[in-house]
Amino acid sequence: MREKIAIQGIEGSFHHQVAREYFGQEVLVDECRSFREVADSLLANRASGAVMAIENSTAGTILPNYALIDEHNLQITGEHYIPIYMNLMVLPGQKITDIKKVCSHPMALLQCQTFFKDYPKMQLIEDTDTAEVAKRIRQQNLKKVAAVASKAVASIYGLEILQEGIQTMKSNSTRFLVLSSKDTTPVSGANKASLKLVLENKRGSLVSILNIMRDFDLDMTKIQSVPVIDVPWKYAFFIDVLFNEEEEFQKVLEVLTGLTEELKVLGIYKNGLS
Ligand SMILES: O=C(O)C(=O)C[C@]1(C(=O)O)C=C[C@@H](O)C=C1
Repeated sequence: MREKIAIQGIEGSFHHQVAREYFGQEVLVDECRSFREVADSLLANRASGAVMAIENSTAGTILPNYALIDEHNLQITGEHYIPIYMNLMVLPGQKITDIKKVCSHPMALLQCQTFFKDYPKMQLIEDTDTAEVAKRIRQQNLKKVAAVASKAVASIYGLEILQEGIQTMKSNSTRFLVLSSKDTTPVSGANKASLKLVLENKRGSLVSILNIMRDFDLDMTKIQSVPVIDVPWKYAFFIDVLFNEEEEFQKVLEVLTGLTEELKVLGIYKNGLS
C-alpha cells in the first residue's frame, strides 16, 4: 500500500506542493483543515508521515506548531524549503474594484500586508488554506471574493489572476518540516538536528550551552524561545544545529544533558538547504 502523508490544506495548497516534491508526484495525501488535525492524523495512523510549515521568511515562525510537535512527541525526519509567490485571484470577469473580501490562510495574508495597504476597503479574512478558498469561490460561484494562492491553484480551480506576486518580499520562502509519529530508522547522511532545551533560570545558563555548541563546532541555524505554558514567564529553547559527524554530535548531547533541566531531540535529519 502506498504511504499517505498528512498535509494542512487541499490539492494545490503549498503543503500539497511540498508533499509532492518531497515524497513524489503521486503521493497520497490526507487533507487536514488545521495543523492540529495534521498531528491527529499521524497519531491515529491515518498517515505515515506529515508535512507541517514551521516558518516563513517574511511572516515569521508558526509558534503553535512547535508546541504541537513537542506535545505529541512527533519526530522530525526531514525539512523542505520552497519559494512562495502569492497571487490575487477571482472568478473570471471580476475586476479588482469588485473585490469586497479576500480570504486566505493567515500566514498567506501576513505575507501580503504591504499590497493590501493600497486596498483598505478589501476585508481580509483568515481561512483554512489558500487552495480551499479558490475551490469554494469556483464551486459556489462567489463574486466579489478573492483568494490569495499560488498560480497552480488558479489553474486547478479555474480562477483568473488579477495581480501576480503580491507577497511583500520578492524572495519569500517557507520552511516545512517532515514529521513522523514513530521512532524512525536513522536518516542516512543526516547533518542537522532540532533540539528542545529547558534551562534553569540562572545567570549564564543559555550562554554556557551556546559556548559548548561553539566548542564542538556546531553551526546553530535557529534559536526560538517558546513559552512553557504551565510556568508563566519560563521559556523552552528550540534550537536547530548543523553538525559534521553524528558521533561527535552524540557527545555534545551527553555534555548538554548535565546542563539542562530537559533536553529532547526532536529529530536528526538532512539539511534541506544544502
Ligand atoms: O494555505 C496553504 O496553501 C498552506 O500550505 C499553508 C501555508 C502556511 O502554513 O504557512 C504554507 C505556505 C505559505 O507560507 C502560506 C501558507
